[in-house]
Amino acid sequence: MSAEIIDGKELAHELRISMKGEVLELKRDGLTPHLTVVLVGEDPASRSYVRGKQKATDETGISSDLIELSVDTSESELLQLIDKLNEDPSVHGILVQLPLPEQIGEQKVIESINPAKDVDGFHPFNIGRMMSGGDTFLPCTPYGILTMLKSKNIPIEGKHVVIIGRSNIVGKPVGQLLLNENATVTYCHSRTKDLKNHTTKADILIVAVGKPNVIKADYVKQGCTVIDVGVNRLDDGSLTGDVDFESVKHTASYITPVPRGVGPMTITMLLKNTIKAAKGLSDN
Ligand SMILES: Nc1nc(=O)c2c([nH]1)NC[C@@H]1CN(c3ccc(C(=O)N[C@@H](CCC(=O)O)C(=O)O)cc3)C=[N+]21
Repeated sequence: MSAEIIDGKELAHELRISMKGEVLELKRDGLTPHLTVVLVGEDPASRSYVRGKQKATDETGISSDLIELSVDTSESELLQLIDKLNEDPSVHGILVQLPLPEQIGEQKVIESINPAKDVDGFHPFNIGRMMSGGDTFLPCTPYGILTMLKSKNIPIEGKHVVIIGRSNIVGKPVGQLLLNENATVTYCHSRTKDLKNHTTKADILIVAVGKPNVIKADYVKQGCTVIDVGVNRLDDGSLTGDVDFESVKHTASYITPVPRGVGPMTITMLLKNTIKAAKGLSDN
């Protein structure tokens, strides 16, 4: 038996069509959602993601601009720019591409963004709101994963979700989001002992490690849903996930591929958050 593939690219496409309609209506009312992306330095991977984001905004009629700063930009220069964007009423969403050069404190930058424009959902205000279940910008990758699970009606309530990875942008928030959906959540990470003992108990396994092929079929329970968040660029230029797709697809019941899986959904949720920002985050 082979798992059903959750096609993130296809789902992203469907969602973008409906967002395009929504953007058109907002424009008729004189409101064009606008996203400003800030890119510091020349990292080729970052450049490629940023291009993907711009293509996506164009596709849905969201307006966007890219501010490119040199790799030696100081922290205070970047903070000044963010202040200016925070004050600019024509800018609804601000995304500062991560990682940043080492002279710039990432957390300081994240905390300087007006939470009402924080379409990445990385500001502590929005993280806190997510934890208490309030209206907020959900971080894009976790939000994309939740949307993929729901699109296939994969049950979450009462299910055992195992997450490998505890980053602030993927591992931690995806666990919180699925906890809000009444899952039982286990976090695994680099210091976890006997990883396999945990992963083989998962109904839903979320892998965000950043190393190719770390999860093989013997780490996965029969019928498990496997979500691969890995984006690993191989020497030949191709992109691969953290999961050994070819072996795991025979054990899992659902599996996400890389490319065409979580990545396109991440960008789609960014568009969704930008539209939400333009409409204004409610303050309850
Ligand atoms: N402030 C900030 N917000 C982010 O959301 C953010 C970030 N910084 N830094 C980097 C990571 C990574 N990320 C990806 C988004 C889309 C794809 C994606 O669409 N990938 C395509 C393939 C693209 C290709 O072939 O290059 C796919 O998986 O099918 C991948 C990775 C967002 N990130």
